[in-house]
Formats: sequence, C-alpha cells, structure tokens
Amino acid sequence: MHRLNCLAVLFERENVMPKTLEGQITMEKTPSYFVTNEAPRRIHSMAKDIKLIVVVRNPVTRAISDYTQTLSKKPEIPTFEVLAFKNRTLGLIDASWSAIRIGIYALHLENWLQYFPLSQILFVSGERLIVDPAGEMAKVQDFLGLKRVVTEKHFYFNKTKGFPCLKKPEDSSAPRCLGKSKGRTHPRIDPDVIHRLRKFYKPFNMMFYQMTGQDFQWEQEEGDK
Ligand SMILES: Nc1ncnc2c1ncn2[C@@H]1O[C@H](COP(=O)(O)OS(=O)(=O)O)[C@@H](OP(=O)(O)O)[C@H]1O
Repeated sequence: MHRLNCLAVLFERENVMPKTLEGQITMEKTPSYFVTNEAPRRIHSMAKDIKLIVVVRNPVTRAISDYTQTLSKKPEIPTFEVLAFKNRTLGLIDASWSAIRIGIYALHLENWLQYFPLSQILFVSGERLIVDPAGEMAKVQDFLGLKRVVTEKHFYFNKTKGFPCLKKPEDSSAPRCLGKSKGRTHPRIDPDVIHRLRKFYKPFNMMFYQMTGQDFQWEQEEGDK
C-alpha cells in the first residue's frame, strides 16, 4: 500500500495510531508526503494544527542519493547520466524522472502553502544536520515546544561511518549509527552533468529560499557530497 494511504487508514482507524496522552506528541515520518499532491489536503482535513518537519538537502546531491538507493536494489538500471536527460545533446533535463522532480522543492512547497502557514513548517538543512546535528536538533525541539533534551553530548562523529552517530549518556547502551543504507558512497557522476543539473535547479532553489525565508546555500557548495 502507498505510504500516504497507510497514514490515512491509520488516522481513520484511530485505534491503530498510538494514543497520545496529555503532554505527549505523536510523530509520523514518511519521506514521500512532501512530494505527494493529495497529501496536504488530506493531512489538513485530519489535523489542521499539525507541525510539519521537512529535511531538505542540495537537490543535485539528493538526486544522486536517490539514484544510488535505486541502483543498490536494481543494479541493471541505466546510468544516472542517461536517466537525467530527455536529450543530452540539447542539455534537456528530464524533470519527470522522480529523482529529479522531488528536488524541485519550491513546486512542492507551493502545494503545502495552500493549506498550511509557513509557521507550521520547519525546514531542516540536511547539510547542517551532518555538520551540526545538535544545532539542528535544537531547532526541532524548539519548534515542537519541547525542552532541549537532545544536545551536543548525544552525538559523536564516527570516523568509520563518516557521519555523526548517537550516544545515550544517560544509560550505558552502545552508541548507535544509522544503518548501512544511510550514508552510502555515491557513484562518480560526469561533472558536466552535475553542472547542468545545478543550473537547472538554481531558479527553483532561489524561489524556495524566498518562500521559506532561509538560504540553504546550495549554490556555494563546491562538491556534491
Ligand atoms: N548521521 C547520519 N548518518 C547517516 N546518514 C546521514 C546522517 N545524517 C544525514 N544523513 C544523510 O541521510 C541520507 C539518507 O536519508 P534518506 O533521506 O535516504 O532517508 S529516508 O528517505 O528518510 O529513508 C544519507 O544520504 P546518502 O549519503 O545519499 O546515503 C546521508 O547523507
């Protein structure tokens, strides 16, 4: 079943969704909501006061990450360079390919803003989440009206993983990194293709910065990982 339908069903059969007691928050996470056309209308009709959190990263890196994930399940698919273009000679990007379409954040956000005010949405920078997880988590906790319980002391940089991992200072349980499918090495992509994609996304990124009032600095980035 599609994940959106899953949430709808869970909400409808209230007994399936965990009961929320006074002072508790129920959270639900599905990556595809942000880019699903019917999602804002349906979620709004169920929970108008809901707080929404969206993690966004450079759409070029996001597309490559998306492709890497698909490639790991279907190694026979064409190369990224082939899938990215409608016509490579003309430099025509295939914006209908989901790996590329999902990164047109301004387009998706427009849809959500028809139903929810910006104040109900928090945008977390995927890049900041890696370099300063505690800083981004502070914003998340403030946004949710929670005490800042998760702080610096809950994170350490794991050199083998190449990413921050979680430690729980209050108990002696082992530190935890995200699984093998998170933080995989990306295949090398032709720099011309990356350049073309960056050009493609630039106006949409600008629009997104304007809509959110946040500059994610994706134009300043040198590499794409
Ligand atoms: N701490 C930590 N550890 C590992 N990975 C981290 C971390 N923080 C952020 N990231 C980035 O998260 C990316 C994977 O998340 P996804 O968006 O694919 O997850 S999901 O769609 O919600 O399942 C994943 O993308 P890839 O690098 O392309 O695998 C990571 O770059």
